[in-house]
Amino acid sequence: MYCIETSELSYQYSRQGNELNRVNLRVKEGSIYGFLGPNGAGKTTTLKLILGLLKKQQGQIKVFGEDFDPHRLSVLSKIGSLIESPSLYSQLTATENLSVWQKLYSCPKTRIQEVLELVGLGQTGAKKAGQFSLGMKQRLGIATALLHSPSVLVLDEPTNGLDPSGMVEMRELLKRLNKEHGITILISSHLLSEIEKLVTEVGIINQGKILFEGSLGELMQRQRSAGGIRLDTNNNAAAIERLIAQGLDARQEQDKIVLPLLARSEIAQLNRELVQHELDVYEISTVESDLESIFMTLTHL
Ligand SMILES: Nc1ncnc2c1ncn2[C@@H]1O[C@H](COP(=O)(O)OP(=O)(O)OP(=O)(O)O)[C@@H](O)[C@H]1O
Repeated sequence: MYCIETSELSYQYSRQGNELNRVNLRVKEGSIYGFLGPNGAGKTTTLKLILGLLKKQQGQIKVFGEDFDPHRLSVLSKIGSLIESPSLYSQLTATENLSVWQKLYSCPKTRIQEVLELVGLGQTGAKKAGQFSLGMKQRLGIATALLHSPSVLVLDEPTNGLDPSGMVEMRELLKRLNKEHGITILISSHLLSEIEKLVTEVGIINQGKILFEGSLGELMQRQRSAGGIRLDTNNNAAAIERLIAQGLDARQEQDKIVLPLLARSEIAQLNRELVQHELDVYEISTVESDLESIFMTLTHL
């Protein structure tokens, strides 16, 4: 069963708009799902619809197999969320902030210390939330989202604005919540590099449309096939002619020749071919396209 599933979810803020266009998301139970897209792609709109913060217009949303509309309370009891920045009382301590929510959720008082320990804020004592670093504020926001012991966390760009060490702490925390506490995580980001080390599944959205959904492994497979060979000789125009005559898809890119990825034996053969035709080979290298460039290609950035 999918923990969160949207089918053909469309949304427009105004008559002319088409902010979401038939979005199908499938978040597997137990996964960490990275929801990626550039600014304005439609990530926050999708997450707000899943959480019932925006009224659904078209399509279906299911959480643990239940429709949101008739099962609102049951669905919300299973989800914890952090959308945009956490709403905290800056004059209150972490414990005082959490006790406001603990009363609202009517969960046991002991849960406050539990969630503070979980997010690594167990020792903040009398320090007021207003004096917390951004990373600590985000973690306090996550502690609030965890108070009612949800099975899934929906987080909208929680690493936004964090410094590298804040990002590492956030990643470690989310991995721990997933591995040790079995919490499924749906996390959005506009930077693949920020969440590449964290997620197991990826959905890529641009201009309201899903461009890719699959495992990180499948995305990496695309990355490998998008890699290639770079070549430089004393006469690249003649070399390209020779390679095309051999059936290879060679082309000039800046002042080098590029080819699709080849096996090692094919690279050796290609080298022999050029040398036998009196072309001097200065460079043969493998170009690995990184995940970020796949993301950029998919979203045409
Ligand atoms: N309240 C609103 N009224 C009108 N248009 C909106 C509103 N909120 C968002 N939009 C528009 O909807 C589109 C999707 O915005 P959304 O915030 O969902 O994108 P996002 O992927 O979360 O981007 P970001 O990373 O910048 O938050 C954008 O074109 C945005 O301008």
